[in-house]
Amino acid sequence: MPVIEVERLHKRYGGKIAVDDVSFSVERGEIFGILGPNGAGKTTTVECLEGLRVADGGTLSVLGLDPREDRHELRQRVGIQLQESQLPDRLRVREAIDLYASFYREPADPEKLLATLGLADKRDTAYKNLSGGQKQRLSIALALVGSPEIAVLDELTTGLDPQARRDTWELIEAVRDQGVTILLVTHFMEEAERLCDRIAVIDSGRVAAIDTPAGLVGRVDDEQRIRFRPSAPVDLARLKALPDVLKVERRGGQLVVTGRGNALHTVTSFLARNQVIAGELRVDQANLDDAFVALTGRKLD
Ligand SMILES: Nc1ncnc2c1ncn2[C@@H]1O[C@H](COP(=O)(O)OP(=O)(O)OP(=O)(O)O)[C@@H](O)[C@H]1O
Repeated sequence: MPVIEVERLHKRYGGKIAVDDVSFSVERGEIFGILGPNGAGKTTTVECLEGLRVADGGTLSVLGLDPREDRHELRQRVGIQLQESQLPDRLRVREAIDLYASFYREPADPEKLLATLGLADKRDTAYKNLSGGQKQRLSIALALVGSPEIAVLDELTTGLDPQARRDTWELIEAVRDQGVTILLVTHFMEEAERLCDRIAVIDSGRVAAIDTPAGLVGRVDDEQRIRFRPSAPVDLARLKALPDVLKVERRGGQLVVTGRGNALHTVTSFLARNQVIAGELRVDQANLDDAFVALTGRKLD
């Protein structure tokens, strides 16, 4: 049974339609991504789910409850990541954890949480003296301190350097492995592709597609380009005649084979049979970026 169900959500601010028509459902234990450009309606959607905004149309259910009617109960069971800098500068890490833990019926063990988030040696550090990555980890810790069944993370790694971003991704996977369902709002393609089990691509207040990252990529043309420098002459006509090969071009000393399906396997096996080594082998394939452009007609960023 889904833990989150959104059906035909509609939300306006005055005359401005922020969310036109959005439906999706999230299964327990999933990392579900909401991916879309700035202004697509992502934050409005999750704020309606959190009971912070009232929808103008559609139905919402979180853990079988109504986000508006059962806000207090849901607050105990859904963790929400704070946007940055919403804590007092002088508050120490452990104090922040203890303060937030006091809001919940079943708080997590603070020391265990600090250890999981790699903040154990920062427990006495004031908020203002934390690095960007540490602040981010603290905001995730605060989203998890109530032992939630669902964690809503909005712009998880915005402003982090690549290493801190990768560390955060590993952390989120570990949290999911403990059984927490994660709703992740992002406009980073790489983040969505790496972390999410399924993604709803939202554009102009509507769902353009919902699928696994691989499923989204599979919707665009599955053509691949295989480039290599052959160590010996190759019979281009025979190469061209292989199954799944569409085109063969010579570019200087390189060959470029365009194919689909199992073309890579077919071409490399052919070369091996003919004792040809494929030097500088490179394969270009469609990725989530291409899928996004195909679905929405524009690039993200
Ligand atoms: N309080 C508000 N009053 C009026 N318009 C708003 C308000 N909040 C959001 N909007 C508008 O609604 C649309 C959707 O905004 P929303 O913040 O949900 O999008 P988003 O996808 O989360 O974008 P971002 O990534 O920039 O946060 C935008 O055009 C935004 O300008």
